[in-house]
Amino acid sequence: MSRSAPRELIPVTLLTGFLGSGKTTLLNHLVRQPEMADAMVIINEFGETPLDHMLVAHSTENVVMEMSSGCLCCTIRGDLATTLDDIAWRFSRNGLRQFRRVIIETTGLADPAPILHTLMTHPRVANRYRLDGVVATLDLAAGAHTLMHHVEAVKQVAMADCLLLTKADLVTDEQRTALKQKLDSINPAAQRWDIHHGELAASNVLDLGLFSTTGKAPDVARWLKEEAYASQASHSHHDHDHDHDHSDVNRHDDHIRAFCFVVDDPIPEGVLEDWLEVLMSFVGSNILRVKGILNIAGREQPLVVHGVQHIFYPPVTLPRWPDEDRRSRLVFITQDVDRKLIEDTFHAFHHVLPQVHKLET
Ligand SMILES: Nc1nc2c(ncn2[C@@H]2O[C@H](COP(=O)(O)OP(=O)(O)OP(=O)(O)O)[C@@H](O)[C@H]2O)c(=O)[nH]1
Repeated sequence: MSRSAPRELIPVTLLTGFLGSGKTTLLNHLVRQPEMADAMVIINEFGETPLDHMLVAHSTENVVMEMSSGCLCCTIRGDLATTLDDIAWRFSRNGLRQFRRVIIETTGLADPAPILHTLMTHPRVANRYRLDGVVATLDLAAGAHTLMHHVEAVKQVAMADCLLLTKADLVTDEQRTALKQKLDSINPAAQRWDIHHGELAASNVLDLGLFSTTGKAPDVARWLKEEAYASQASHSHHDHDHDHDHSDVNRHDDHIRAFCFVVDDPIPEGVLEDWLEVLMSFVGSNILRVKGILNIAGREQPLVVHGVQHIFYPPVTLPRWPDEDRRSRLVFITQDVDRKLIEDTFHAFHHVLPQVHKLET
């Protein structure tokens, strides 16, 4: 069920964010920094004029670029796979690859999920690359309106490991606080940075995954950040019961739930597999992101899992538990799936399945 830690895979950062939210402005700053000297940047421009490409291309000499001519999230997933496959040998000298990480900038309207699926499942991609993190820009001034009217923007924010709140110079403290409260219910655990005109240290958006390029031990607490979901749970329920304007069907962000599901006792492996399989087959497309550390019955070491919608990375066995806490913890960000459904289906499997197995043997 598991494989060794994928340290040797090339880390990929997905830079997403709604139209005009500041992705290119940010990228122009990032590519000048030494941490990005060995990065390959893939820019996806949708339309005739590759403007973003020109902007970044004029700003630096140490970044190599590939252009794609369709929208990454729908028509050209195959092209992304081909590009990622090609660059590994096209940008090699004397058998040595000339880059050690990849940054993919999506179009403003991209749904990150299909792009992540390509990274996770395409045979020629998944065995060479791994997702390092999803970075999403959100315009502080226009963000509230964008989240209310564009489901793509909500998904970008919900799936992010790191949120960059741009155009901080254009908002009042009240506007900033209101948007941050909204983000608390959509994605409470993502790291957040306010940025002005794209200025940010590259180190803030690199090495966001569980496995770093520097060989450091996995920092599960930083990766999972379960406490952010715990404090959020009661808050979002309160919102749901009393504060929503139910007449406004365009409020996409109200459909997003973020919570942590905890199981005290070790989980039988069969229960876990069957539960996840059934859960994913019924509501997989509504599970935007799930990450977890699991205590599997009969195993000393913890298993970490990471999924986007119905697709999971192969689980990885960690050498040891990060601390004394041996409970299984799964954090979910879902769309129109509430915590109760997750809990009820788990408990149904947990109570029924062992008896079925007993009857079968
Ligand atoms: N005032 C202000 N303007 C900004 C800031 N960051 C970006 N902008 C401006 O916002 C506009 C859009 O920025 P881009 O970086 O092109 O945004 P983008 O996300 O790449 O846009 P698309 O490629 O169209 O999706 C540009 O005119 C930027 O100069 C900021 O912090 N403050």
